[in-house]
Amino acid sequence: MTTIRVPATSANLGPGFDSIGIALELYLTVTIAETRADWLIEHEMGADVPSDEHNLIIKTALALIPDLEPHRLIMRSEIPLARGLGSSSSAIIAGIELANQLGDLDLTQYDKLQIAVKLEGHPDNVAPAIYGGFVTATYDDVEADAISAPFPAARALTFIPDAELLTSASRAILPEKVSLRAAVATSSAANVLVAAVLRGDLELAGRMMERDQFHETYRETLVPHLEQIRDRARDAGACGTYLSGAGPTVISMVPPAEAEEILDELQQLPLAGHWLNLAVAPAGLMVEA
Ligand SMILES: Nc1ncnc2c1ncn2[C@@H]1O[C@H](COP(=O)(O)OP(=O)(O)O)[C@@H](O)[C@H]1O
Ligand SMILES: N[C@@H](CCOP(=O)(O)O)C(=O)O
Repeated sequence: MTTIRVPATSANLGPGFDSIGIALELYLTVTIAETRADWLIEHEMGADVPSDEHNLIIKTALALIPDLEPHRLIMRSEIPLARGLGSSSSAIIAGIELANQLGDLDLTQYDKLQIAVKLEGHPDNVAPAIYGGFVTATYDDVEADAISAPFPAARALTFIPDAELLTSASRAILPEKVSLRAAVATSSAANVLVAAVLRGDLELAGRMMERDQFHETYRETLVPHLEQIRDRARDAGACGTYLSGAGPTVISMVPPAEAEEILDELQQLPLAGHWLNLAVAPAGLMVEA
């Protein structure tokens, strides 16, 4: 049986709003079983996640090939829903790959990115889910381009709140316009962040992660724990702390040797949620026969 495996993602990394993201070592897997009369996707993600053709994975596949032959699918996911760790982008990428496998479409990574970005609207979570590692990407409503590179040795200390926050709700709070001053400050920080990552300079990249004025400023009211974690993480020796994707998850990037000590310190914060100590996933979408 063929299994499709897609990593979680963490988009934005502070100033890289809608253009920078990383893949993380938490996975969605979808195994393609036998054909049947109607679509069935078996999973343990609760009643809110459809088990028929209304499931996002199958809907995505059917958007590519409307008469795709129904199958039984088995889905397992370590990616929490609506937490800013790319659950919807992983489902979209899995759906595109499902159509690719069943329909013999022979899609390239570039083709998959073009389809995914049209469905998701921005490339910073779908691109790392396809390519893995650290990804910079751009989309002008016509074409998306993305480039992937290795991320410096680091651990992503990840706080996942108990409460969900839908990406649509977290985007609705953003303004139509930002000032030129804020745009220059933020885009220049994003440029330095990219250069620092390419040079393997986690300390500088981390400092740049805290220089966003495109989205975190406006989302603060939805995620009051961001500042709390950032302050404590800074004191404990983290390189940088940012809102993962549209939130509410918050990630502190730390040197591997200090990860356990910093995590112990962060876990003292009285917050409703749990912590994970994650690695950046060097590979994106994979298919195992
Ligand atoms: N594996 C999945 N199967 C079906 N639907 C999914 C899956 N993962 C995510 N979704 C859908 O995507 C929604 C979350 O998307 P979104 O608000 O963009 O949050 P996230 O930051 O997790 O991507 C879920 O409420 C669900 O409707
Ligand atoms: N740039 C987007 C990223 C959304 O990522 P998600 O993982 O939360 O879906 C945004 O900040 O809205």
